Amino acid sequence: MQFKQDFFEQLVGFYSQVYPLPISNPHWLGWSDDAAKLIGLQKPNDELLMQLSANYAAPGASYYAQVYSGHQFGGYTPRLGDGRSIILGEAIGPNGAWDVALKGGGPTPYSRQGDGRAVMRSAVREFLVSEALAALNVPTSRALAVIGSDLPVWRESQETAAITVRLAKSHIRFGHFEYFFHSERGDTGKLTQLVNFTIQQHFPHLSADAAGYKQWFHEVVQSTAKMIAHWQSVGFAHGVMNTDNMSIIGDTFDFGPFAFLDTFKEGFVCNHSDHEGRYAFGQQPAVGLWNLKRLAQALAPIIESNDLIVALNTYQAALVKQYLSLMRAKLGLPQPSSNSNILSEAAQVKQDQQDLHLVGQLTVLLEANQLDYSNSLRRFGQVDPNRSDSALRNDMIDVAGFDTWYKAYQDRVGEVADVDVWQGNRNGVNPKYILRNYLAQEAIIDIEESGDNRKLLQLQQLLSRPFDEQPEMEDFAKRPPEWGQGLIMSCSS
Ligand SMILES: Nc1ncnc2c1ncn2[C@@H]1O[C@H](COP(=O)(O)OP(=O)(O)OP(=O)(O)O)[C@@H](O)[C@H]1O
Ligand SMILES: [Mg+2]
Repeated sequence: MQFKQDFFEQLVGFYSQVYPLPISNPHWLGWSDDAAKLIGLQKPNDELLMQLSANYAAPGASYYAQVYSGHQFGGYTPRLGDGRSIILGEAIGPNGAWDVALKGGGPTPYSRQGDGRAVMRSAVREFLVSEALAALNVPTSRALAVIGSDLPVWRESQETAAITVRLAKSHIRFGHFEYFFHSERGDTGKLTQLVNFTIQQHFPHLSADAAGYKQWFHEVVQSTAKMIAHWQSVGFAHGVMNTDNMSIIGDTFDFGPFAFLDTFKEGFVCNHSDHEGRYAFGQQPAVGLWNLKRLAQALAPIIESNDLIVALNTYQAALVKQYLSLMRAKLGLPQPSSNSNILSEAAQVKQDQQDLHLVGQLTVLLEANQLDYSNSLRRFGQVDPNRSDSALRNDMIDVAGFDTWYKAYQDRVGEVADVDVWQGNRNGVNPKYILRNYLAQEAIIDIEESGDNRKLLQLQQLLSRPFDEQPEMEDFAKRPPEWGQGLIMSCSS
């Protein structure tokens, strides 16, 4: 790995230097070739294992933990910071640099009561989902590897520690800006420095002046909206949308009790500690805006309030636009650009409303009929919109309700010229395989019980091609068995 150290060198006072502590008997549990390519690595080797398990120093690494704060479940915590993630620096890759972080690398000045470690089950889940989301084209941080150990750590019971090697284009969170606004109140200098750095590193097309700041915040609103639209389209529930887990570049970040929907449920809550359902699946779009408002507050000393509000007001439309684009592709509804007659603005608005309603009615049907979200969308690869019977109809209990919906759907899709091509396009955007919680759980149990990581590797391989039929893996597309339905994860990780 070849590092540069821009954050470390330019933002003194925004982090603490801290060395990771080794984990004993380190071994690769998982490695992502795709992530490795991003930073110019090929295959894993022993030396790298020793470096990434903190047993040897990595040449060129700086080792630091960043300071940030954030709103957690609606309340402000004045100081959080990387309590268990230690950054080595920005590894230079063929298409840009990626922060390399050892999540679970040991205590830092921000660990508070924590031990600085991650347990194997949570490290494995973060590894798997980072790479699975990337394969689904959802903007996300990545995972180079997950490293197991025999170091005991204590949660509800004794477990073993592991490290996820996270790659992120940025580790800057909304909470970084909140920290310098609330906790170091009045330090507009540091806030400005952080904004300038963020723009220079991640929004290089913008200038570090008033006009640039205004456009920058607008782009943060847009990318956050797009990220959440992606989540809603693939049925991903993040689980802990605290502002310290919102990346400033709109990548999905920090994987704890996340889950993909099995049975569609708008109010689905995947986080055991989320008693009020604050981060329920259907709440995510609203929470995204709430979080952006907290960011806007923190930026008010350097960006005009009116400009912040104007940008915030673009959130909903941006989210709907992205969501509609993704869902139209999934359902085979014509995209605006492919209409032979370009619609007037008013007609397009009406069309968007109708399409959104059509999509919403489908999810209502899925929920009422207790159907699996991903498998139901995958069915569109078997639907022939020219015919009145459909594969999806047979899954429904409320067939009459479905028929009403399907009629409206057929009217909207119109006559399909080449059904094979049309169905192929649906299969290209509706995954056959997703990281269902119970599948991750099975892989984790094997490692826990006998150190056997073959299921993990199999799952990783499978999810790297989520849209492809993989006939020998058919079982992995099934709905969860009874024990695996509605598995809810705790925050203790
Ligand atoms: N075992 C732990 N030891 C020390 N600090 C911890 C531990 N677990 C969580 N924290 C800290 O608690 C805060 C909130 O935790 P949260 O679960 O959002 O983040 P995380 O999963 O640890 O890390 P990240 O956001 O970097 O992915 C963060 O400051 C985090 O570093
Ligand atoms: Mg976090």
